[in-house]
Amino acid sequence: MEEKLMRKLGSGSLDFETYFSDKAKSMKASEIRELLKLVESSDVISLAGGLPAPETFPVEKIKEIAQDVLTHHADKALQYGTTKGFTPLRLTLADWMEKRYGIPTSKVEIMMVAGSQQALDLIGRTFINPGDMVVVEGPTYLAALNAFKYYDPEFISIPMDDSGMMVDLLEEKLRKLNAEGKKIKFVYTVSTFQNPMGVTMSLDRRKRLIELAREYDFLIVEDSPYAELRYSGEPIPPIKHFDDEGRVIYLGTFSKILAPGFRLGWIAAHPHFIRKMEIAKQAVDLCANTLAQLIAWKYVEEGYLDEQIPKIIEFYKPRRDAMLEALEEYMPEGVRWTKPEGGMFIWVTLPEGIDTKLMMEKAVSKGVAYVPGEAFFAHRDVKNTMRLNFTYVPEEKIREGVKRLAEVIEEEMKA
Ligand SMILES: Cc1ncc(COP(=O)(O)O)c(CN)c1O
Ligand SMILES: O=C(O)/C=C/CC(=O)O
Repeated sequence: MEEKLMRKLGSGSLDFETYFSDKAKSMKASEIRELLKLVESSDVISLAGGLPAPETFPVEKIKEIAQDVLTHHADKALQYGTTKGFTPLRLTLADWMEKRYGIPTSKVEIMMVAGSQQALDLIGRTFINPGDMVVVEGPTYLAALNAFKYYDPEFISIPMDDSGMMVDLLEEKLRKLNAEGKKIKFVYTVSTFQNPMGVTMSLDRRKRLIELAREYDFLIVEDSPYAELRYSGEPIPPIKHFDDEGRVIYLGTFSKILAPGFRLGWIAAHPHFIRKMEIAKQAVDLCANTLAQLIAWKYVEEGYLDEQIPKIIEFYKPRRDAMLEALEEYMPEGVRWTKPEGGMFIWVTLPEGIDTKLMMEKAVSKGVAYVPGEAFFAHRDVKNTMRLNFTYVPEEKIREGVKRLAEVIEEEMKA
């Protein structure tokens, strides 16, 4: 659409690039967002975007609650709200987090945001000075890298294994930096069912990380959109549960447990940190969507969220199983993948020397799409990986998509 309009308007008399700020000129498009446009055509089986299945959206319940909200609370639901968010929702969420994660309501304040993606930008705006050292997982959520990049940090990428961030390697790095009189600002982790690997940081590593945070005086940003989507294994408390001082800034979202179209997430952190991010948000968007907040408030308060989560799990587990079975059946020797206990993603590692970004065009021509792994690394230095999503397409399409992908990989390995 925009390409057509751009062609129609031509370059015209303006030299558009000259008007952009230096920061705007350095911005890079999100591979995930761009891919969503590319694979809109129906004959491509998209294993790319981390999209919740529309079948899990509680449409009738949302209709019913919206009707009630607009009948009894229209004056609030359609009006500007406070920047921190609708207070009954914030209190309900604090109780919900205490009940589910053992995070005392006395220890945190909640601020509502326009999706946890906005929280990532507010964190960059509030905590990152140019040159600050920010530790991220290698690989990590690429849109977090894009959000933080705008504030010019120095990224330190710590490798991952099947138990999450390799905290012992982080400790080695902290010791070296400390010897040079240097400190890191914060560690960013997707602690449970990580995006893009699907793996979960072990309990021991969570405890060690919070100890290191105290010892080397840094903050932890715990981004947790997937914690509720557990298909097997036992739940592990969030890192925030072990935080006695207020060092952990926890991010939650309704995107995977209600609907991403609400554009509604929350930050749970020490009131001192919330206050500064509230001031930052006042300059960004004044307040989160108030109608969405009142609907979400009723949805949580009246117990519908707790009822819906098991249904979402029941819907996604067979899709995760179907992808793991198909990978086992079709992938050639030498290809490895994670076996996540929850979340939305499986991470595939191909033999060294294969560039999955270059392979993408062939894959799409064969009718399957994935997200090349390069953009999930802060230094874009790993080329032979890819992320697969299993929540969006039905099992039979997952099997067919993995089969097509395996044929592309087999050809690539022979080339
Ligand atoms: C790790 C992570 N953080 C943040 C987000 C953004 O979520 P939201 O829809 O709440 O903005 C996502 C979405 N996929 C994510 O995977
Ligand atoms: O696939 C992802 O990780 C993110 C999904 C949200 C988006 O559509 O950008």
